[in-house]
Amino acid sequence: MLKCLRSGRKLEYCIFVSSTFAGGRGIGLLTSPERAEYVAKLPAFTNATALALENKDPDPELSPLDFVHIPGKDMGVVAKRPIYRGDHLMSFTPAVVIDYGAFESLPLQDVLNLQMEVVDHLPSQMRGRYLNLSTHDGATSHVERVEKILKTNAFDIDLWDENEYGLFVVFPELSRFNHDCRPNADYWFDPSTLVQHIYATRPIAVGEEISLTYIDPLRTRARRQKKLQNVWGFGCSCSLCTQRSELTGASDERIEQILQIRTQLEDYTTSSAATPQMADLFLSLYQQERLDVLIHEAYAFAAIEWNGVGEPWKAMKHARLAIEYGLAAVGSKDQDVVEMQSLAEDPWGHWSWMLRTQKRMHWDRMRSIGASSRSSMSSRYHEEDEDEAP
Ligand SMILES: C[S@@+](CC[C@H](N)C(=O)[O-])C[C@H]1O[C@@H](n2cnc3c(N)ncnc32)[C@H](O)[C@@H]1O
Repeated sequence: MLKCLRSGRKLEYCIFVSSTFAGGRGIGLLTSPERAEYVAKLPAFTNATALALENKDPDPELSPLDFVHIPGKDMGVVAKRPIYRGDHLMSFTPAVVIDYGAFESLPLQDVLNLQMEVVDHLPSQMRGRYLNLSTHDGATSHVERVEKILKTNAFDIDLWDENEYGLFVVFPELSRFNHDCRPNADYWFDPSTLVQHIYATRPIAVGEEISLTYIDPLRTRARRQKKLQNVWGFGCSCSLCTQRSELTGASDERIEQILQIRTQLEDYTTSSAATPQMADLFLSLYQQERLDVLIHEAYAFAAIEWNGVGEPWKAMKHARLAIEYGLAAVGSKDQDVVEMQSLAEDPWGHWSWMLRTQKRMHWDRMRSIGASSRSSMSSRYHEEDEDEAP
Protein backbone atom coordinates (compact mmCIF):
# COMPACT_ATOMS: atom_id res chain seq x y z
CA MET A 1 0.00 0.00 0.00
CA LEU A 2 1.50 3.33 -1.02
CA LYS A 3 -0.99 5.97 -0.05
CA CYS A 4 -4.62 6.31 1.14
CA LEU A 5 -7.25 9.01 0.96
CA ARG A 6 -10.14 9.02 3.40
CA SER A 7 -13.59 9.98 2.28
CA GLY A 8 -15.78 11.13 5.13
CA ARG A 9 -15.39 8.99 8.22
CA LYS A 10 -15.48 5.53 6.75
CA LEU A 11 -14.38 4.84 3.22
CA GLU A 12 -10.77 4.86 2.32
CA TYR A 13 -9.27 4.42 -1.13
CA CYS A 14 -5.63 3.47 -1.43
CA ILE A 15 -2.97 2.84 -4.05
CA PHE A 16 -1.62 -0.71 -4.08
CA VAL A 17 1.21 -1.60 -6.43
CA SER A 18 2.90 -4.98 -6.74
CA SER A 19 6.04 -5.06 -8.85
CA THR A 20 6.41 -8.83 -8.42
CA PHE A 21 2.92 -9.77 -9.64
CA ALA A 22 2.87 -12.17 -12.62
CA GLY A 23 6.61 -12.76 -12.70
CA GLY A 24 7.56 -9.09 -12.41
CA ARG A 25 5.01 -7.78 -14.89
CA GLY A 26 3.41 -5.79 -12.07
CA ILE A 27 -0.06 -4.45 -11.32
CA GLY A 28 -1.42 -1.25 -9.76
CA LEU A 29 -4.78 -0.84 -8.05
CA LEU A 30 -6.77 2.06 -6.67
CA THR A 31 -9.33 0.48 -4.36
CA SER A 32 -10.39 0.01 -0.73
CA PRO A 33 -8.10 -1.93 1.67
CA GLU A 34 -10.85 -4.59 2.07
CA ARG A 35 -11.07 -5.15 -1.66
CA ALA A 36 -7.29 -5.19 -2.03
CA GLU A 37 -7.19 -7.90 0.62
CA TYR A 38 -9.79 -9.91 -1.35
CA VAL A 39 -7.75 -9.53 -4.53
CA ALA A 40 -4.50 -10.50 -2.80
CA LYS A 41 -6.08 -13.82 -1.79
CA LEU A 42 -7.06 -14.75 -5.37
CA PRO A 43 -5.17 -17.57 -7.13
CA ALA A 44 -3.67 -14.88 -9.39
CA PHE A 45 -1.55 -13.90 -6.38
CA THR A 46 -1.39 -17.06 -4.31
CA ASN A 47 -1.03 -19.90 -6.84
CA ALA A 48 2.40 -19.90 -8.47
CA THR A 49 1.14 -21.80 -11.53
CA ALA A 50 -2.15 -19.93 -12.11
CA LEU A 51 -0.61 -17.60 -14.68
CA ALA A 52 1.86 -20.05 -16.22
CA LEU A 53 0.15 -19.98 -19.63
CA GLU A 54 -0.76 -16.27 -19.64
CA ASN A 55 0.90 -12.95 -20.46
CA LYS A 56 2.66 -14.30 -23.56
CA ASP A 57 3.61 -11.52 -25.95
CA PRO A 58 2.69 -12.54 -29.50
CA ASP A 59 5.63 -14.31 -31.15
CA PRO A 60 6.43 -12.28 -34.31
CA GLU A 61 7.05 -15.50 -36.27
CA LEU A 62 4.19 -17.66 -35.01
CA SER A 63 1.42 -15.30 -33.95
CA PRO A 64 -1.55 -14.88 -36.31
CA LEU A 65 -1.81 -11.25 -35.19
CA ASP A 66 -0.29 -8.19 -36.81
CA PHE A 67 -0.41 -4.78 -35.12
CA VAL A 68 -0.67 -2.20 -37.89
CA HIS A 69 -1.86 1.27 -38.75
CA ILE A 70 -5.51 1.26 -39.88
CA PRO A 71 -6.70 4.32 -41.81
CA GLY A 72 -9.06 6.41 -39.69
CA LYS A 73 -8.49 4.31 -36.53
CA ASP A 74 -4.77 4.76 -35.77
CA MET A 75 -3.54 1.31 -34.63
CA GLY A 76 -5.44 -1.94 -35.05
CA VAL A 77 -4.97 -5.71 -35.25
CA VAL A 78 -5.21 -7.75 -38.46
CA ALA A 79 -4.94 -11.49 -39.18
CA LYS A 80 -1.60 -12.66 -40.65
CA ARG A 81 -2.89 -16.16 -41.28
CA PRO A 82 -6.35 -17.73 -41.35
CA ILE A 83 -7.99 -17.84 -37.94
CA TYR A 84 -10.74 -20.32 -37.10
CA ARG A 85 -13.76 -19.95 -34.85
CA GLY A 86 -12.73 -20.62 -31.27
CA ASP A 87 -9.03 -19.91 -31.84
CA HIS A 88 -7.36 -18.36 -28.83
CA LEU A 89 -5.85 -14.95 -29.60
CA MET A 90 -4.50 -13.38 -26.40
CA SER A 91 -4.65 -13.64 -22.59
CA PHE A 92 -3.22 -10.99 -20.24
CA THR A 93 -3.43 -9.73 -16.67
CA PRO A 94 -4.19 -6.04 -15.98
CA ALA A 95 -1.71 -3.22 -15.57
CA VAL A 96 -4.11 -0.81 -13.88
CA VAL A 97 -7.30 -1.44 -11.88
CA ILE A 98 -9.43 1.49 -10.73
CA ASP A 99 -12.41 0.96 -8.42
CA TYR A 100 -15.54 2.82 -9.57
CA GLY A 101 -16.27 3.44 -5.92
CA ALA A 102 -13.41 5.94 -5.78
CA PHE A 103 -15.30 8.18 -8.21
CA GLU A 104 -18.36 8.05 -5.95
CA SER A 105 -16.48 8.79 -2.76
CA LEU A 106 -13.57 11.11 -3.53
CA PRO A 107 -13.36 14.49 -5.28
CA LEU A 108 -12.61 13.94 -8.99
CA GLN A 109 -9.23 15.70 -8.87
CA ASP A 110 -8.09 13.40 -6.06
CA VAL A 111 -9.03 10.34 -8.11
CA LEU A 112 -7.20 11.69 -11.16
CA ASN A 113 -4.07 12.28 -9.09
CA LEU A 114 -4.25 8.83 -7.49
CA GLN A 115 -4.72 7.17 -10.90
CA MET A 116 -1.60 8.94 -12.10
CA GLU A 117 0.34 7.73 -9.09
CA VAL A 118 -0.81 4.14 -9.70
CA VAL A 119 0.64 4.34 -13.22
CA ASP A 120 3.82 6.09 -12.11
CA HIS A 121 4.60 3.33 -9.61
CA LEU A 122 4.28 0.46 -12.09
CA PRO A 123 7.43 -1.41 -13.15
CA SER A 124 9.00 0.58 -15.98
CA GLN A 125 8.11 -1.80 -18.84
CA MET A 126 4.47 -1.89 -17.82
CA ARG A 127 4.36 1.87 -17.26
CA GLY A 128 5.81 2.32 -20.76
CA ARG A 129 3.19 0.00 -22.27
CA TYR A 130 0.41 1.90 -20.52
CA LEU A 131 1.64 5.36 -21.48
CA ASN A 132 2.10 4.24 -25.10
CA LEU A 133 -1.64 3.59 -25.52
CA SER A 134 -4.09 5.76 -27.41
CA THR A 135 -5.56 8.85 -25.75
CA HIS A 136 -7.93 9.10 -28.75
CA ASP A 137 -7.13 12.79 -29.36
CA GLY A 138 -4.03 13.73 -27.36
CA ALA A 139 -3.41 15.18 -23.90
CA THR A 140 -1.78 18.34 -22.60
CA SER A 141 -0.58 17.06 -19.20
CA HIS A 142 0.58 13.79 -17.63
CA VAL A 143 -2.49 13.53 -15.40
CA GLU A 144 -4.74 14.10 -18.41
CA ARG A 145 -2.80 11.51 -20.46
CA VAL A 146 -3.28 8.87 -17.75
CA GLU A 147 -7.01 9.68 -17.53
CA LYS A 148 -7.60 9.71 -21.28
CA ILE A 149 -5.75 6.42 -21.74
CA LEU A 150 -7.98 4.95 -19.06
CA LYS A 151 -11.15 6.27 -20.70
CA THR A 152 -10.09 5.10 -24.16
CA ASN A 153 -8.80 1.66 -23.23
CA ALA A 154 -10.39 0.41 -20.00
CA PHE A 155 -12.71 -2.59 -19.86
CA ASP A 156 -15.59 -2.83 -17.37
CA ILE A 157 -14.79 -5.70 -15.05
CA ASP A 158 -16.86 -7.42 -12.39
CA LEU A 159 -14.79 -9.26 -9.77
CA TRP A 160 -17.72 -11.39 -8.52
CA ASP A 161 -16.98 -10.16 -4.98
CA GLU A 162 -19.48 -8.65 -2.57
CA ASN A 163 -18.54 -5.11 -3.53
CA GLU A 164 -21.26 -3.19 -5.39
CA TYR A 165 -18.82 -1.28 -7.58
CA GLY A 166 -17.31 -2.47 -10.84
CA LEU A 167 -13.73 -1.90 -11.88
CA PHE A 168 -12.15 0.05 -14.68
CA VAL A 169 -9.28 -2.12 -15.93
CA VAL A 170 -6.57 -1.61 -18.55
CA PHE A 171 -4.80 -4.59 -20.14
CA PRO A 172 -2.28 -2.74 -22.34
CA GLU A 173 -1.59 -5.63 -24.71
CA LEU A 174 -5.33 -6.04 -25.41
CA SER A 175 -5.94 -2.39 -26.18
CA ARG A 176 -5.23 -2.29 -29.90
CA PHE A 177 -8.42 -4.03 -30.99
CA ASN A 178 -10.83 -1.59 -32.63
CA HIS A 179 -14.59 -1.65 -32.43
CA ASP A 180 -17.01 -3.24 -34.90
CA CYS A 181 -20.76 -3.59 -34.30
CA ARG A 182 -20.51 -7.15 -35.70
CA PRO A 183 -17.07 -8.18 -34.42
CA ASN A 184 -15.21 -11.38 -35.17
CA ALA A 185 -13.68 -11.80 -31.70
CA ASP A 186 -14.81 -11.51 -28.10
CA TYR A 187 -13.31 -11.31 -24.63
CA TRP A 188 -14.08 -12.72 -21.23
CA PHE A 189 -12.56 -12.21 -17.81
CA ASP A 190 -11.53 -14.85 -15.29
CA PRO A 191 -12.06 -13.33 -11.83
CA SER A 192 -9.78 -15.83 -10.11
CA THR A 193 -6.69 -15.25 -12.25
CA LEU A 194 -7.55 -11.65 -13.26
CA VAL A 195 -6.86 -12.70 -16.85
CA GLN A 196 -8.79 -11.23 -19.78
CA HIS A 197 -8.96 -13.70 -22.68
CA ILE A 198 -9.69 -12.93 -26.33
CA TYR A 199 -10.94 -15.61 -28.75
CA ALA A 200 -12.10 -15.58 -32.38
CA THR A 201 -15.88 -16.03 -32.61
CA ARG A 202 -15.93 -16.74 -36.36
CA PRO A 203 -13.40 -17.52 -39.11
CA ILE A 204 -11.16 -14.54 -39.94
CA ALA A 205 -9.42 -14.23 -43.32
CA VAL A 206 -5.80 -13.13 -43.84
CA GLY A 207 -5.66 -9.31 -43.88
CA GLU A 208 -9.05 -8.94 -42.16
CA GLU A 209 -9.16 -6.63 -39.15
CA ILE A 210 -9.81 -8.40 -35.84
CA SER A 211 -12.41 -6.49 -33.85
CA LEU A 212 -14.32 -6.45 -30.58
CA THR A 213 -17.55 -4.69 -29.76
CA TYR A 214 -17.33 -1.87 -27.21
CA ILE A 215 -21.11 -1.69 -26.78
CA ASP A 216 -24.22 -3.82 -26.56
CA PRO A 217 -24.61 -5.02 -30.16
CA LEU A 218 -28.37 -5.47 -29.65
CA ARG A 219 -29.06 -1.82 -30.34
CA THR A 220 -30.43 -0.09 -33.38
CA ARG A 221 -27.95 1.74 -35.61
CA ALA A 222 -28.87 5.19 -34.25
CA ARG A 223 -28.35 4.08 -30.65
CA ARG A 224 -25.04 2.37 -31.45
CA GLN A 225 -23.76 5.44 -33.26
CA LYS A 226 -24.84 7.76 -30.46
CA LYS A 227 -23.18 5.68 -27.79
CA LEU A 228 -19.88 5.33 -29.66
CA GLN A 229 -19.79 9.05 -30.41
CA ASN A 230 -20.67 10.08 -26.85
CA VAL A 231 -18.31 7.72 -25.05
CA TRP A 232 -15.38 7.09 -27.42
CA GLY A 233 -15.71 10.09 -29.75
CA PHE A 234 -15.81 8.28 -33.08
CA GLY A 235 -18.46 7.69 -35.69
CA CYS A 236 -18.61 3.96 -36.40
CA SER A 237 -17.72 3.05 -39.98
CA CYS A 238 -18.26 -0.70 -39.64
CA SER A 239 -20.05 -2.51 -42.47
CA LEU A 240 -23.34 -2.69 -40.57
CA CYS A 241 -23.36 1.03 -39.77
CA THR A 242 -22.46 2.09 -43.30
CA GLN A 243 -24.95 -0.06 -45.21
CA ARG A 244 -27.61 1.61 -47.37
CA SER A 245 -30.63 2.77 -45.39
CA GLU A 246 -32.98 -0.02 -46.53
CA LEU A 247 -30.47 -2.57 -45.18
CA THR A 248 -29.81 -0.79 -41.89
CA GLY A 249 -33.60 -0.42 -41.57
CA ALA A 250 -34.04 -4.19 -41.96
CA SER A 251 -31.27 -4.78 -39.40
CA ASP A 252 -32.96 -2.42 -36.92
CA GLU A 253 -36.25 -4.29 -37.37
CA ARG A 254 -34.54 -7.60 -36.65
CA ILE A 255 -33.01 -6.13 -33.50
CA GLU A 256 -36.41 -4.85 -32.33
CA GLN A 257 -37.89 -8.31 -32.94
CA ILE A 258 -35.04 -10.02 -31.08
CA LEU A 259 -35.73 -7.82 -28.06
CA GLN A 260 -39.48 -8.57 -28.19
CA ILE A 261 -39.05 -12.34 -28.52
CA ARG A 262 -36.45 -12.37 -25.78
CA THR A 263 -39.02 -11.26 -23.20
CA GLN A 264 -41.19 -14.29 -24.11
CA LEU A 265 -38.29 -16.73 -23.98
CA GLU A 266 -37.18 -15.37 -20.61
CA ASP A 267 -40.66 -15.87 -19.20
CA TYR A 268 -40.96 -19.35 -17.68
CA THR A 269 -44.50 -18.80 -16.39
CA THR A 270 -47.63 -20.22 -17.97
CA SER A 271 -48.39 -16.84 -19.54
CA SER A 272 -45.33 -17.03 -21.82
CA ALA A 273 -46.03 -17.42 -25.54
CA ALA A 274 -42.62 -19.05 -26.10
CA THR A 275 -42.42 -22.09 -28.39
CA PRO A 276 -39.50 -23.95 -30.01
CA GLN A 277 -40.48 -22.34 -33.32
CA MET A 278 -40.18 -18.92 -31.72
CA ALA A 279 -36.73 -19.87 -30.41
CA ASP A 280 -35.74 -21.03 -33.92
CA LEU A 281 -36.79 -17.66 -35.33
CA PHE A 282 -34.81 -15.98 -32.56
CA LEU A 283 -31.74 -17.99 -33.52
CA SER A 284 -32.23 -17.20 -37.20
CA LEU A 285 -32.44 -13.47 -36.40
CA TYR A 286 -29.10 -13.69 -34.55
CA GLN A 287 -27.60 -15.46 -37.58
CA GLN A 288 -28.99 -12.87 -40.00
CA GLU A 289 -27.57 -10.14 -37.76
CA ARG A 290 -24.12 -11.82 -37.66
CA LEU A 291 -24.26 -11.78 -33.86
CA ASP A 292 -21.55 -14.43 -33.43
CA VAL A 293 -20.52 -12.93 -30.09
CA LEU A 294 -23.98 -13.53 -28.58
CA ILE A 295 -25.23 -16.52 -30.52
CA HIS A 296 -24.51 -18.96 -27.68
CA GLU A 297 -27.43 -17.31 -25.88
CA ALA A 298 -29.78 -17.93 -28.81
CA TYR A 299 -28.70 -21.61 -28.94
CA ALA A 300 -29.26 -21.85 -25.18
CA PHE A 301 -32.78 -20.43 -25.46
CA ALA A 302 -33.52 -22.89 -28.28
CA ALA A 303 -32.18 -25.79 -26.18
CA ILE A 304 -34.49 -24.81 -23.30
CA GLU A 305 -37.54 -24.53 -25.58
CA TRP A 306 -36.96 -27.90 -27.29
CA ASN A 307 -36.40 -29.53 -23.93
CA GLY A 308 -39.46 -27.74 -22.63
CA VAL A 309 -41.65 -29.65 -25.10
CA GLY A 310 -39.90 -32.98 -24.54
CA GLU A 311 -37.56 -33.07 -27.59
CA PRO A 312 -34.31 -34.17 -25.90
CA TRP A 313 -32.23 -34.70 -29.06
CA LYS A 314 -33.01 -31.31 -30.53
CA ALA A 315 -32.40 -29.80 -27.09
CA MET A 316 -29.05 -31.56 -26.86
CA LYS A 317 -27.99 -30.39 -30.33
CA HIS A 318 -28.71 -26.76 -29.44
CA ALA A 319 -27.08 -27.12 -26.02
CA ARG A 320 -23.90 -28.48 -27.66
CA LEU A 321 -23.86 -25.52 -30.05
CA ALA A 322 -24.40 -23.13 -27.14
CA ILE A 323 -21.39 -24.67 -25.40
CA GLU A 324 -19.24 -24.53 -28.54
CA TYR A 325 -19.94 -20.84 -29.20
CA GLY A 326 -20.03 -19.95 -25.52
CA LEU A 327 -16.56 -21.31 -24.80
CA ALA A 328 -15.05 -18.73 -27.17
CA ALA A 329 -17.33 -15.83 -26.25
CA VAL A 330 -17.77 -16.16 -22.48
CA GLY A 331 -15.52 -18.98 -21.29
CA SER A 332 -15.99 -22.31 -19.54
CA LYS A 333 -16.97 -20.89 -16.15
CA ASP A 334 -19.87 -18.85 -17.50
CA GLN A 335 -23.18 -19.97 -16.00
CA ASP A 336 -24.87 -20.33 -19.39
CA VAL A 337 -22.12 -22.68 -20.54
CA VAL A 338 -22.29 -24.66 -17.30
CA GLU A 339 -26.10 -24.81 -17.57
CA MET A 340 -25.93 -26.08 -21.15
CA GLN A 341 -23.38 -28.71 -20.15
CA SER A 342 -25.82 -30.04 -17.60
CA LEU A 343 -28.69 -30.00 -20.13
CA ALA A 344 -26.59 -31.74 -22.81
CA GLU A 345 -25.55 -34.46 -20.36
CA ASP A 346 -29.04 -35.17 -19.05
CA PRO A 347 -31.94 -33.34 -20.73
CA TRP A 348 -34.46 -35.48 -18.82
CA GLY A 349 -33.04 -34.41 -15.48
CA HIS A 350 -32.71 -30.75 -16.39
CA TRP A 351 -35.15 -28.25 -14.87
CA SER A 352 -36.40 -27.34 -18.36
CA TRP A 353 -37.58 -30.90 -19.21
CA MET A 354 -41.28 -30.66 -20.30
CA LEU A 355 -41.42 -27.21 -18.76
CA ARG A 356 -43.69 -25.77 -21.45
CA THR A 357 -46.11 -28.70 -21.63
CA GLN A 358 -46.63 -29.82 -18.06
CA LYS A 359 -46.47 -26.33 -16.54
CA ARG A 360 -44.27 -27.90 -13.94
CA MET A 361 -42.55 -24.89 -12.40
CA HIS A 362 -39.55 -25.19 -10.13
CA TRP A 363 -38.94 -21.53 -9.59
CA ASP A 364 -35.91 -21.94 -7.42
CA ARG A 365 -34.03 -23.92 -10.06
CA MET A 366 -34.73 -21.68 -13.01
CA ARG A 367 -32.59 -18.88 -14.22
CA SER A 368 -32.61 -16.80 -17.34
CA ILE A 369 -30.05 -17.15 -20.08
CA GLY A 370 -27.63 -14.28 -20.33
CA ALA A 371 -28.19 -13.25 -16.72
CA SER A 372 -25.31 -15.26 -15.37
CA SER A 373 -22.56 -13.92 -13.18
CA ARG A 374 -20.10 -13.51 -16.00
CA SER A 375 -17.77 -10.54 -16.06
CA SER A 376 -18.09 -7.58 -18.36
CA MET A 377 -20.15 -9.36 -21.03
CA SER A 378 -23.35 -9.61 -19.08
CA SER A 379 -23.53 -6.05 -17.78
CA ARG A 380 -22.10 -4.69 -20.99
CA TYR A 381 -24.66 -6.39 -23.17
CA HIS A 382 -27.82 -6.16 -21.14
CA GLU A 383 -27.52 -3.01 -19.12
CA GLU A 384 -29.50 0.13 -19.65
CA ASP A 385 -27.93 2.89 -21.68
CA GLU A 386 -25.06 3.60 -19.34
CA ASP A 387 -21.44 4.24 -20.16
CA GLU A 388 -19.48 1.15 -21.11
CA ALA A 389 -15.86 0.41 -21.83
CA PRO A 390 -14.32 -1.60 -24.64
C1 LIG B 1 -9.11 0.70 -27.35
S1 LIG B 1 -8.54 1.83 -28.51
C2 LIG B 1 -8.32 0.83 -29.92
C3 LIG B 1 -6.94 0.94 -30.52
C4 LIG B 1 -6.58 2.30 -31.06
N1 LIG B 1 -7.08 2.43 -32.42
C5 LIG B 1 -5.10 2.56 -30.98
O1 LIG B 1 -4.57 3.18 -31.90
O2 LIG B 1 -4.49 2.18 -29.99
C6 LIG B 1 -10.03 2.73 -28.80
C7 LIG B 1 -9.85 3.90 -29.73
O3 LIG B 1 -9.58 3.44 -31.06
C8 LIG B 1 -10.30 4.21 -32.01
N2 LIG B 1 -11.30 3.33 -32.63
C9 LIG B 1 -11.70 2.12 -32.20
N3 LIG B 1 -12.61 1.57 -33.03
C10 LIG B 1 -12.82 2.47 -34.00
C11 LIG B 1 -13.66 2.50 -35.13
N4 LIG B 1 -14.48 1.49 -35.44
N5 LIG B 1 -13.63 3.60 -35.93
C12 LIG B 1 -12.80 4.64 -35.64
N6 LIG B 1 -11.98 4.69 -34.57
C13 LIG B 1 -11.98 3.60 -33.75
C14 LIG B 1 -10.94 5.34 -31.24
O4 LIG B 1 -10.03 6.41 -31.19
C15 LIG B 1 -11.11 4.75 -29.86
O5 LIG B 1 -11.19 5.75 -28.86
